[in-house]
Amino acid sequence: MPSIEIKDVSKYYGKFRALDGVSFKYDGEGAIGYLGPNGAGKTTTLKILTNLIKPSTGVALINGINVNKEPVKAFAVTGSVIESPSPFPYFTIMDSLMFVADIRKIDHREAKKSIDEYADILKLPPLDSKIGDLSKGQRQRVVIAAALMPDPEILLLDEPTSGLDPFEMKIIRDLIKAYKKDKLILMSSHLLSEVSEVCDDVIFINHGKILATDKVSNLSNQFRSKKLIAETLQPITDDIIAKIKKAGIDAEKSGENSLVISYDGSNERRADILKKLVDIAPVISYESAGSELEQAYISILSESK
Ligand SMILES: Nc1ncnc2c1ncn2[C@@H]1O[C@H](COP(=O)(O)OP(=O)(O)OP(=O)(O)O)[C@@H](O)[C@H]1O
Repeated sequence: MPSIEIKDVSKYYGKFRALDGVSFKYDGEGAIGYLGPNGAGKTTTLKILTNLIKPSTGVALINGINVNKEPVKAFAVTGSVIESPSPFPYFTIMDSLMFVADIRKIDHREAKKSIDEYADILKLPPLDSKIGDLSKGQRQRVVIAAALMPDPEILLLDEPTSGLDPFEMKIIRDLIKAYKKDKLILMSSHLLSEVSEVCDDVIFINHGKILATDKVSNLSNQFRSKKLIAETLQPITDDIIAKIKKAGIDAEKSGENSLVISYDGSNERRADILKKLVDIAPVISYESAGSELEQAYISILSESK
């Protein structure tokens, strides 16, 4: 079973402490979002997991292998995209991917098949294009193809969609969603919407410290919005407001046809309010005000300031 573990890791750059006693462990399949603002310590953690830098204290383990002591063994099961540089600018896409295949000791026939598959999934430009002529997003997609070619059990991605256009973001998010079905992925991001769309678990980090870890679904429940927005077919009159209040609903008019309702956040009460509302006025939409996860993020980050 694939596993990723960081055990009490601290990292100093000179006197500056970029990571402060970070620990987490995940095993099995799925995608873990490593979420934090700029400078939180995400890239530093991923670099430690790939042995690009050494921790000042603590250990990083991939499938139980200490990446610092047995880097080759850990590398064999890991694919990573970290601060993607521009590899081999004079190579064509095909040449650079075949070069990766050689390093990864992938048979050439297998490699060609896999390159064709990823070229299709990632919508790569013609494979005889020179890497140096590609846009940032095209290069990033080539680097992702290179990371996936050996079919690694563990995938470490540092802000994989950063700087990409919406079309490219969708390709990569869809690919991650498909890949996580039988693999373990740790991906950093500062985009809450991305983590909630793609990941099963989330780790919040800021100032080099883990602030919270949870299932994405639990966080949504924990920080469930206590406000609802209802839109009605006809304009909301004083008479309608009076009827709503009489029905025991704490509501305010927020627009010609919309209401903001305060409630205790429970599903039972939410259903009860809807039932009463439709008896009073035709409701055309009824939803939580604001993103629940966004509220979790803001609340967790503001506690860490
Ligand atoms: N080589 C280095 N020398 C000195 N300080 C560094 C070095 N690398 C990173 N830092 C500092 O360590 C802190 C954590 O950086 P890191 O790159 O891990 O953050 P991050 O969460 O990945 O941020 P971003 O989203 O901006 O990439 C930052 O304050 C950064 O300035």
